[in-house]
Amino acid sequence: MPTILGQNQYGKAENRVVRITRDGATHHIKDLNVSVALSGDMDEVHYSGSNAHVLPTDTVKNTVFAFAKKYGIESAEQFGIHLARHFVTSQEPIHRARVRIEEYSWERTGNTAGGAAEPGHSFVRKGQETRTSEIGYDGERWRIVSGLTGLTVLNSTDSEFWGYVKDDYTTLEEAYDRILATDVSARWRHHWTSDETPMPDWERSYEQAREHLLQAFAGTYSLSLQQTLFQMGTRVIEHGDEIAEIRLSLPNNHHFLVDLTPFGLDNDHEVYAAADRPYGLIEATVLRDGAESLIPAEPAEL
Ligand SMILES: O=c1[nH]c(=O)c2[nH]c(=O)[nH]c2[nH]1
Repeated sequence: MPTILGQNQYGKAENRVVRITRDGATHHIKDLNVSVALSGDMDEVHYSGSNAHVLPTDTVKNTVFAFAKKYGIESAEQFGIHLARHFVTSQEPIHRARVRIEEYSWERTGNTAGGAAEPGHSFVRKGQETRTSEIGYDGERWRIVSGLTGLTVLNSTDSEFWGYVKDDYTTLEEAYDRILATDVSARWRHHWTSDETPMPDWERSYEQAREHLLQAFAGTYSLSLQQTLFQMGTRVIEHGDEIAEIRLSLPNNHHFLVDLTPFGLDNDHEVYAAADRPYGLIEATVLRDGAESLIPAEPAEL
C-alpha cells in the first residue's frame, strides 16, 4: 500500500447536555457542550473496515448523558475526568481520551414583584462568556487545561501606547490616554497529573483565576496590551498554586478618537469609533518559573 495511517482520533462532538439538580424549589443548572475524542488501536477500521475495536460514537454520546445522571456535574473538569477514565479503562483498544467542554453560565432571574421570594427555577444566560476545559488521559497521566473565552473588558483610561518603531509605513499617532478593550481568551494548565495526588477544587480554582484576570486588567496602568497580558498571566500564576502556565489571546479592540473639528466641536477623549476589524492580536504564554510550556499556541478546534 502506498500510504500508512497517521494520527487519528474519533468520537462524538458537541453533545449539548443540560443537567438540572432539584433542591426542593431551588434548582441548579449546568449547561455544557461536550466533545469526546478517542484514540488507540484503531488501524484496522481504517485499513480494512473491521469495526471490532470501534465503540460507536453513538455509544459515546449515550455515555455523556448517562454520566450526567449517574455522577451529576459537579464541575466540567470533574465530569470530563469521569468520562475520560471510563473510555480508557473500559475498552482495551482505547488508549487515550480527550474531552473538551464548553460551559455556558446562567444567572437566576424571575418576577420578584410584591416582595415574593425569587423563584428558584428561572434563569437568564450570562452574556457571551464561556468557560472551557480540556481533559486529556492516557491511562496514567492527566492533563487538565481550564479556561474561558468571550470575557469582554474595557478600560476607559490608564492606557498609553508610544515609543514604538516607526518606519516608512507608520501613520499611528502616539497615544497618551486611550481606551484599552479586549475579549479575553485564556487557557491555564494545572499541575495535577496523577490520581496519586489530591485534585484541585476546580470550581474555586476557576473563579479565582477569572477574578485575578479581571483585577489585573483593571489594575494595570498599561503601556501596551502586551504588558497588560503579562500582568494578567502573572497574577493568575501568583495566586493559583495549582496552575503551572497560562496562555492568553487578546484582540486589541481598537477605539479611535473621532475628529469632530469639521463640525466645530472639540473631542477631549469623549467620542470614539469602535472598529471591529482588523484588530491587533496579542498572544503569549506566561509560565511559572521552571514549568514546561505544554499549552499549544493555537486554540484547538472543538
Ligand atoms: O498595545 C498595543 N500593542 C501593539 O503592539 C500595538 N500596535 C498598534 O498599532 N497598537 C498597539 N497597541
